[in-house]
Amino acid sequence: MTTRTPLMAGNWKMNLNHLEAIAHVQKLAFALTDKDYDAVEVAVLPPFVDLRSVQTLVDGDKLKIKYGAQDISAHDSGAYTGEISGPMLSKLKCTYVAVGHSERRQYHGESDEICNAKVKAAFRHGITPILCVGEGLDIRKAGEQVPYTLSQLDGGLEGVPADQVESIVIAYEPVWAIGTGEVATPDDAQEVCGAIRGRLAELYSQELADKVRIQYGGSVKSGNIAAIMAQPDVDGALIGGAALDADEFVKIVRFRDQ
Ligand SMILES: O=C(CO)COP(=O)(O)O
Repeated sequence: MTTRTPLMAGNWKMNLNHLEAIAHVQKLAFALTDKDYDAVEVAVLPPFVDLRSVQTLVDGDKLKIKYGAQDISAHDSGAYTGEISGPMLSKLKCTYVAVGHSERRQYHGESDEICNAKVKAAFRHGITPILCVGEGLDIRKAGEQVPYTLSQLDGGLEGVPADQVESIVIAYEPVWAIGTGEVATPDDAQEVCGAIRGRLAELYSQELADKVRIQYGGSVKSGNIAAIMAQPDVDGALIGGAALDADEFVKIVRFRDQ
């Protein structure tokens, strides 16, 4: 059996300017110990404008915390006003980039095709995509969460070779649980995360599927993380609101103590 190191990633969304980012990462650096980093991979996804400050801190103090961006352009350079490219993010030594977060899909019209191009752009530049998938409330009420989420997965991975997919991270984030305080039950999370792993086995192989980390996201807090992490196919969390509180984020990283 493959052991997958859990990945706890804080998606800061559009919060914390670069000075606040420095203060926040310093707090995390002060609190987290080698024991934490041995058990869990810890990452933050700040806004683009914070990345240089975070990189300077991480590099300068040799911190074990990883960082990445919340989005990436499908294009590598050129006339794409407002976009940030893979080469720019890899120059800043980003380890991760979120692709297809539901807020990007909803407010910026990102289709599965666009997400697929972004996944490919990330891999082209040595950045690990965290591909976000998950259903809205209407789909959940209709009981269609598994086929809906798997079709987003299929679309996002179209044409991506196995040697890349084995390092991808998939984040299952049911839209109705994001920022609402309404966390999915551990069984809800397991149902879809298990189905995602099954689909990866079908598309690629069981061996590959066993390597891929699948996160849950949506109203994760220190009080609910342990039960979610106890599910066999949940390998970490993508944390929004609770990641903005350094103490709370550290407690989530230490989910085994909760
Ligand atoms: O969207 C999320 C992380 O990407 C989840 O956000 P919350 O943890 O605030 O619900």
